[in-house]
Amino acid sequence: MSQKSGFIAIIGKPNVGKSTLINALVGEKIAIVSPKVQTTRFRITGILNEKDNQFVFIDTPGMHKPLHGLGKSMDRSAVDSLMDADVVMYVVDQKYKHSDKEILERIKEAGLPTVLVINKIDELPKKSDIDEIIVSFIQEHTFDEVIPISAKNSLHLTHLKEALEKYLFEGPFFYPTDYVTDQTDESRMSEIIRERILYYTEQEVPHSVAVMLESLKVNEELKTLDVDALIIVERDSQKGILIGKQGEKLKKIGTEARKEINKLFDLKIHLTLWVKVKKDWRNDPNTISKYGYGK
Ligand SMILES: Nc1nc2c(ncn2[C@@H]2O[C@H](COP(=O)(O)OP(=O)(O)OP(=O)(O)O)[C@@H](O)[C@H]2O)c(=O)[nH]1
Repeated sequence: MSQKSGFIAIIGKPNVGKSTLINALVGEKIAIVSPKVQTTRFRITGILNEKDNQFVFIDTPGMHKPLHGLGKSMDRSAVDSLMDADVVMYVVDQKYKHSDKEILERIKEAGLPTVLVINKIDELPKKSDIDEIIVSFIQEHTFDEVIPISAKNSLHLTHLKEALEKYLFEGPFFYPTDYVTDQTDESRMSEIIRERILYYTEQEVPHSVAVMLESLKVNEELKTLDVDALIIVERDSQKGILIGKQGEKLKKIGTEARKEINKLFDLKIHLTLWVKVKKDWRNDPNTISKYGYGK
C-alpha cells in the first residue's frame, strides 16, 4: 500500500479541548492543557504515524476577539493554519451559538473539508444531548463528517481517525516517523513550566506570563542537564504572587515542572526559575516574537 499524509487543523473556541485532543491522538503530551481559557499561544504540530498514514495535526490558539497584541498574534496563528491544512476539525463542546458563525465562515472561505468534532461527551448525561448539539450545528453549516468524542477519555478516537484518513493524500511523509512534534525541546520545556504556572495562579496572572529558557548546560559530573528559565510577568504585584510566601509557590511550580520534564525527556534536569517584570510585554511586538509567540 502506498503512503498517505495530510495536515489537519484543529480549530475551535478557547477551552473546548483542542490541546487535550491533539495529545490523545498523538499519544504523548505535545500541547499543554489547563482549565484556563487561552492556554495555547502558538501553533503546535503533533505527528501521528499509523500504518501507512501520517497525520500531521496542527493545534491552534482558541479563536476569540483579540484584546491585545498577543491575542491578535494568537488569532492570526489559527487563521494561518487553515492555509496549510488539507482538512479541518472544528471542535465544539456545546450547542451552536452566534459566535460560531464568524469562525465557520472563515473555514468555509478556506474551502476545506470539515469534520465537526463534538468533544466532552463524557460530561453529557443523555445521548439526546449529543443529538441536540449536532442538530444545532448542521442547521447552520454543512459539515463533511460529524463525530462525537471525549478527548479526555480517548472515546471514539479510532472513529475520528478513520474519518480523517479519507482526506489524506498519497505521497511521501512530511516528517521522519520518529517525530511526534516539530517543536524544539526548549519550547516544550518552557511550555511545561508555563502549564504549571497556569495551574497555580489565578485571574490575570496566567495570561500575563511568558517563559523563556535562558541557558541549558550539561553537568558532566552529576550527569544532569542544568536549565535556567526566566518567567516574565507584567507587574511587580504579579511577581510577588508567583513567588509566594517565602518562595513557596515558585518552588512548587519548579518541582512539578522538573518532574514533568524528566518524564517526557527521560533525563535528569536541575531547574532554576527566575522571575522578571517587563511592563506591558503583551503589547510589544518585539517582545511577543522574542518570547516565541509571534509568527
Ligand atoms: N470532561 C472533559 N473535559 C475535557 C475534555 N477535553 C478537554 N477537557 C478539559 O477542558 C479544559 C480545556 O482543555 P484544553 O485542551 O486546554 O482546551 P483548548 O481548546 O486547547 O484551550 P485553549 O488553549 O484555551 O484554546 C481542560 O480542563 C481539559 O481537561 C473531555 O473530553 N471531557
